[in-house]
Amino acid sequence: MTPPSAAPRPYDEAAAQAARERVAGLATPAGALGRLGDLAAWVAGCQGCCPPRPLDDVACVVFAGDHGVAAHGTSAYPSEITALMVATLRSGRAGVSALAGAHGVDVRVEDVSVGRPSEPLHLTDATTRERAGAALARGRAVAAEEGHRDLLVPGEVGIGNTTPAAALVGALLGLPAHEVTGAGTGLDTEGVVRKTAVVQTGLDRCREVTDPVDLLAALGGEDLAAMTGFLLGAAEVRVPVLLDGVVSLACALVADAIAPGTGRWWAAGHRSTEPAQQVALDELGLVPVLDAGMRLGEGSGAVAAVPLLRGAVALLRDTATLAEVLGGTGG
Ligand SMILES: Cc1cc2ncn([C@H]3O[C@H](COP(=O)(O)O)[C@@H](O)[C@H]3O)c2cc1C
Ligand SMILES: O=C(O)c1cccnc1
Repeated sequence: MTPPSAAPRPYDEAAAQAARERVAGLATPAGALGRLGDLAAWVAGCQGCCPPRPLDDVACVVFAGDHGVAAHGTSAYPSEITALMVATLRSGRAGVSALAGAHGVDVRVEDVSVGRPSEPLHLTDATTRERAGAALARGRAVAAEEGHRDLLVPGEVGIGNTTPAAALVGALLGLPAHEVTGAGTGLDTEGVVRKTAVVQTGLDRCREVTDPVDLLAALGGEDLAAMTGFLLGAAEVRVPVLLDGVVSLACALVADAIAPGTGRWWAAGHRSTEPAQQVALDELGLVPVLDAGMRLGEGSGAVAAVPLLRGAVALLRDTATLAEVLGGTGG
């Protein structure tokens, strides 16, 4: 297994540059493709070829786990929902299943810690460093198994999981709880105050913790560690990743702290309503494809953005160049 400090395999800047030049030469006004041109160039850089291959084989891997903080008033829903949503995902009836079915995306569910909740992160470490390390390795192994894909999406279910996500973002960026804590599944004002206090207590408890794997153990939990390993592993097998909501952005920050530069392999599928997701996007310099006000999780925002990414690749592959049009060979 690759050690946690391994550098990601190289992103091909020359292929990305060739793609940008190709975009500039298409039979479209300069800049007219907007961010779709940037996205196509990113795919070219990840694949190491211009024009990039179509993104035919796409999978969303949903990491599932329970969180002890949910019993402390940090979610609008009870932990029992997690196992029910895992069953719903497996029967293909979750929100992300519907989007994935519409867009030809496969969904895989990884039950990491459902029914085996993390410890409440404001009181004690969410899990041990040993368990966090094992979960990281499991996520990496999942990415290796999915290494034949053209694109991967990290999804999650787990009632309470926006609390560890906010805490990790706060810890890694040195931000206070009130700047990273959101309503999650729909807490009222009083609930957000309670959740913010939990996050701040966790941040205070872990002020001295700087190692990213220790942070995953202290504030994250096994499911978030597995997703982090998945993001690292996807870069190692050179598969680009479309990030989703707050949990995936928190794990992305951790992954980039473990292996700086891994962020080259990610684009942002959508902007969620969680403040921690937004500050993490800014930190990683990612501009989301969609901004649809979604706050479902499950990988749904990224899966909703897959058709746009496929369209970006099609534009680069199939649009005539201006030279062809001027030379009368534009079809
Ligand atoms: C029915 C239902 C389906 C979901 N699918 C995703 N989530 C999302 O909400 C949860 C995180 O929000 P919080 O931290 O506020 O609990 C996670 O399960 C996440 O995947 C759901 C939540 C519910 C209730
Ligand atoms: O940002 C998200 O992905 C999110 C927000 C609320 C609940 N679940 C997920």
